[in-house]
Amino acid sequence: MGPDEPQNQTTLTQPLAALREQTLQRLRNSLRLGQQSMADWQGGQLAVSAVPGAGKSTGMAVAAALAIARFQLHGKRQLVVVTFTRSAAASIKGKIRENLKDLRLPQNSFVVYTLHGLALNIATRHPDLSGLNLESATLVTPNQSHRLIRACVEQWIANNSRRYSMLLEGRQFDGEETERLRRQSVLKTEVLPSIAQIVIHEAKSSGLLPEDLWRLSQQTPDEYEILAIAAGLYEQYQNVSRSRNFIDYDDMILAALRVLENDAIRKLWQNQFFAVFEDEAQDSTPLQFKLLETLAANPNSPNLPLNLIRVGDPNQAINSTFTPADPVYFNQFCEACQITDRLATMDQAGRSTRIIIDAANYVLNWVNRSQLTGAEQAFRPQMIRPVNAGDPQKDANPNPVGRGLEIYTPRDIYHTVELIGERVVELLTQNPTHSAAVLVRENRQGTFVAQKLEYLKRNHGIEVYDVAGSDRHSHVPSEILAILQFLDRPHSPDYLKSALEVLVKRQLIPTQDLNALATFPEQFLYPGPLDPQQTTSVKQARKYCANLLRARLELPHHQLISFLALTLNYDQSDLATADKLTERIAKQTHGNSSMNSTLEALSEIVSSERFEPVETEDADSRYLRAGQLTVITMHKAKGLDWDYVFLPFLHEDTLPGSPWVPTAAQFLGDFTLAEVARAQIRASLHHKPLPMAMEAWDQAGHLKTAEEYRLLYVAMTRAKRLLWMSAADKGPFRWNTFSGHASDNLQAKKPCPVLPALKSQFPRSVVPLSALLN
Ligand SMILES: Nc1ncnc2c1ncn2[C@@H]1O[C@H](COP(=O)(O)OP(=O)(O)OP(=O)(O)O)[C@@H](O)[C@H]1O
Repeated sequence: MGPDEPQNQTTLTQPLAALREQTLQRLRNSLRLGQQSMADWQGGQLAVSAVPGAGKSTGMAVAAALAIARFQLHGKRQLVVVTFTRSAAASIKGKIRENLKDLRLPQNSFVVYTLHGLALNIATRHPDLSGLNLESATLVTPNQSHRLIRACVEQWIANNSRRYSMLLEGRQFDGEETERLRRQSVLKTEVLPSIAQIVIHEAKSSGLLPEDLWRLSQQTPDEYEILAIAAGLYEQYQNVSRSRNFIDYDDMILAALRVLENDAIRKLWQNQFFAVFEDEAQDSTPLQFKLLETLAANPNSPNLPLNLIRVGDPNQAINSTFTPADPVYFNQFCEACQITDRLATMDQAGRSTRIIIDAANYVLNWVNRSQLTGAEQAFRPQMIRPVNAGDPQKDANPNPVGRGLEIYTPRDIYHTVELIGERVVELLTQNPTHSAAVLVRENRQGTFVAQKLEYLKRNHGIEVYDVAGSDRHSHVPSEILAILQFLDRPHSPDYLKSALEVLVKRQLIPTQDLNALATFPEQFLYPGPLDPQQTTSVKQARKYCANLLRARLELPHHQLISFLALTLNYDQSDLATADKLTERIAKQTHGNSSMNSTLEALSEIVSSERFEPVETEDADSRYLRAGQLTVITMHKAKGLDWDYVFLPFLHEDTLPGSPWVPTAAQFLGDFTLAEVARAQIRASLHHKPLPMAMEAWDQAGHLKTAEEYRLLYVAMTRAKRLLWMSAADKGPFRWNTFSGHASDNLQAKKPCPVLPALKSQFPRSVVPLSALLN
C-alpha cells in the first residue's frame, strides 16, 4: 500500500511547492522500477504488461496522483481511472485519495469507474442521444433460461421452419415420434438458448450487428448454417429487448458510443477527461476499448497520440471462454506500443516466496512448449522475477513455510480433505495471524471441502468461510420461480424440465435424462397401466413432483413460497432470503395476490439486475481474514492473495478438461453449435479464414485448454508462503452429480498433465504419504 517512510515533519512556513515536490519524490521512490515507468508518464499512449503480484494497482494509484500534479488537473479537467470490478474501483479510489491528500491537490481532479459505470454515466447524461432511459428500462444479464432468451428462441422457431427442421433432422433421423419430441425439447431449452446467449454476446461486444452476422454466414458452407441461425436469433433478441424495454451491459456501452458520435458532445467529454488509465486491460472487449480510445483522444487534434495507459496481465485472462474478452486484444495493444517504444513491463513481484514463483514460471513455459493449445500460445512468455534487495514492499518475497511448494498424491478425495485439515491446523496454530484458502475449480468441490472441514471450527476454533455457500441465496428467486411456473402449468414440457433441473441441482432427485421425462409430461406425472414401467429414478422424480402439485392445491397461496423453501432444503440464510422474497412479492402484488401476479412479480425480480448480489469492498476483506480458511473458486480468487493456498483435485478431466458435447445434443454432431459459431466469429474478427464446423470445434477446445491453464497459473500465484497442490488417485465421475456420500463410487483419476512434470522439476516438493504417518 502506502510507502513506509515516516511522514514529513512539515511546518507551516515551508512553501507549499517545495513540500509538494518532496512528497512527489517520496511517492515515486515508494515504487519499484517497473511501477516507476507508469509514474513517469508524460502523456501519450503506454502499455504496461505486468506479472501477478507486480503491484499494478499500487503503481497505478501513485501514477495517477503524479499525473494529476504534473498536469495540474482539476474538476473540469480530470483523470479517469477505469477498473474491472466495483471492489477494485473502491480500493484504488481510496489509495489515490490518500496520495492527493498528502500532495494537497484537489480531490475532484480524478474519477474512478468500472467500464459499465463510465458508459452509464455518459449515456444517462444525454438520454436524447443515447436513447437510454433507465427509468423505464430493465437491466438484464440474460442467461439461457432468461425469458428474453426464451422468447427470442420461440419466435425464431416460429419464423424459421426450414432451418429448424434441418436441426431436428440432425445427422440422421428415422422419424420416430418420441425421438422427435425429445429433440424438440433439447433444441428449445438447450441448443438454441445456448447459441443465443453465447453468440449474441460475442458478436455484440465486438461491435457486430445482426446484418454483419448474416454477411459472415454466407462465407461458411456448413450444413446447419449455424451463423445464419445465430444472426436470426440475434435479430429476434434485439426486437424482443426493444419491445420489452430490456437492456444488457453491451447496450450500455453502445449507448455511450452513440452519444460520443455527436461531435460537440464528444469534444465536451474529451475536454473534461484529460487522460484515461485502465487497469485489468486484458479483460476488456473490443467495444469497451473503443469507448476508452474515444475518450482518451485529443479533442482538437484527433491525430495526436491518445492519452491512455493500459495496464494488464494477459496471462491472467480467465474470462475469455464465457465473455468476448480475449487476451489477444491486449497482446496486440502491447505489440503496437512496442513498435514506438511505449511498452513497459512490470515483471518483478514481491508477493510469493521464490519456489512458488519458480513453479508458476515453470508451468507457463511447460504449457507454452506443450502444443496443447494449438497455434496460439496460452501465455505471453513473460517470467515473474523476485524483487531487488531494498524493495519498498514490506517482507517482499517472504521466506517459505514448510517446503514452500508441496505436492501430494492422496488416496482419494476424502483423504485429500483430511490432509488439508491437518495441515491447516498445524499452520494456523503456529501462525494465527496468517491467512489460508482452498481454491477450487467448481462450487461443488467447495461445498464438499467446507462440509468435511466443519470440525475445524468446533475442535480448533478455525473459521471455514465458504464463499459460494454464503453467496448462494442469490439463486433463491430463480429456483422458486422455476417451481412456481411448473405448478402453474404442469403440462408444459419446458416448465417441467426447469423444475426438474432445480430438484436435481438441490440433490433431491437423482440425475437422469430430464429431456426424456419432460417430453411427455402427462405420461411422466400420471402414468397409465399401458405405459412403460418407470425406473426407480423416474419414480422418485415423479413422487417429488406429485407432492409439489398436491401442496399447490392444499396450501393457501401466500404460504407457497415458504413451503417451497423448506422443501428445497434451504439453509438458514436461504430461508431468510425466501422470506424477504415473499414480503417483496406481497408488496408488489398488493390487493391482487393471484398465481399470475405472483409469477409476474417474481419474473421481474429474477430478470432485473438490481436483485443480483453486489460486490463490495467488504467482501474482499471478508475472504482474507487472518486465522480463517476461505473456500473459494479459482475464478473468484483473482486479484487476492493468502499466506497458504491449497489447490486440491487437480485432475485432468476438470483441469484442463475436454470440450464435451452433452449426450442429449449428440444427434446434431460431434460439436456444440454455439462454440462453433463463436470460433467462426472470432476467426473473422482476427481476420483469419472462417473455419468449418469440426475445425472450429478444435479451435474452441484449444481456447478452453489455454484458459484452464491460465486459471491454474492465477490460482498458483495467489500464494505467498506455501502452495499446496494435489491430485488424488480417486475421485468422483463428475463433481456436479456427486452427492458427497461415501456410498458414491469413486473412479481412478489422472492428474492434470503439468503436475507430473512439476514433480520431476521440484522433487523435494513431493511429499510422500509415508512422510505423513507420524
Ligand atoms: N511499491 C510497493 N511498495 C509497497 N508494497 C507494494 C508495492 N507494490 C506492490 N505492493 C504490495 O504488493 C501486493 C501486490 O500488489 P497488487 O495487489 O497491486 O498486485 P497486482 O499486480 O494487482 O497482483 P495480481 O495481478 O496478481 O492480482 C500488495 O499487497 C501491495 O500492497
